[in-house]
Amino acid sequence: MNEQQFIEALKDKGIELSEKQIAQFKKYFELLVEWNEKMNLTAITDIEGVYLKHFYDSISASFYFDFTQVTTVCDVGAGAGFPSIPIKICFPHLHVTIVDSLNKRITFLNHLSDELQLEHMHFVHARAEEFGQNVAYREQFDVVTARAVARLSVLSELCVPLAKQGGYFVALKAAAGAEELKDAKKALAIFGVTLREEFSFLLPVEESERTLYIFDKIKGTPKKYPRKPGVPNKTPIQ
Ligand SMILES: C[S@@+](CC[C@H](N)C(=O)[O-])C[C@H]1O[C@@H](n2cnc3c(N)ncnc32)[C@H](O)[C@@H]1O
Repeated sequence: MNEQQFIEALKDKGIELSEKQIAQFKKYFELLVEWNEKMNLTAITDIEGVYLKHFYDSISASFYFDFTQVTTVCDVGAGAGFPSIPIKICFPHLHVTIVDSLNKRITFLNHLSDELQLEHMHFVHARAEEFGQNVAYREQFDVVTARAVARLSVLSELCVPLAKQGGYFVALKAAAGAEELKDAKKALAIFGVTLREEFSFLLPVEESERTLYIFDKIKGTPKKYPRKPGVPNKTPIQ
């Protein structure tokens, strides 16, 4: 997916990027490739791969979960910033906290955030399970995200304690994992979240499978979650 296809694909999903946002993605790509020569940030370094498998893939969560309806996001194990930085570029009102256990990635993210002039960003070098025990962060976030960090059973422990009561945990996965979900059922219940919805779809161009799990942390009757208007039930979206 080249830059123009990326811009068009987002436009089709109702996200119209400004010149500033287009420039932020361009700079993000440049810094990712430049810093990747000094430290291991990603195996994907070609421009089309980065725009598709990192930028577009990260933003695809917002095709289902409406980020305009939330304010605080915690991204656990964001690595080089995925999914939260592409989401933040598209939805600048968000206050984003990133926690990662590798300090060199936090160094990169701090630099990236300065260069892209992102506001309301907070970077923490910590293991999420310890970070989640800190009363300043426990149950503080509207939504907690994670992509390619661990199995759902482990993610329940890492991510769910950070979501506020009435908040959400959104997991971006490569493919639907009925087995993984079954394994995680007990842990998810212990940590107090319920699977609200699951969306399977194909990434454009190369058509690889993706699954988005949306869990809510709600005691009693579930309330309406910020579902993106117009999204049909469990229908593959391309
Ligand atoms: C495979 S990378 C994925 C990075 C990014 N989410 C993505 O999709 O490209 C996993 C990241 O999670 C971080 N990580 C793994 N376990 C963690 C933990 N318990 N707490 C915080 N970060 C963790 C690693 O340092 C690494 O940056």
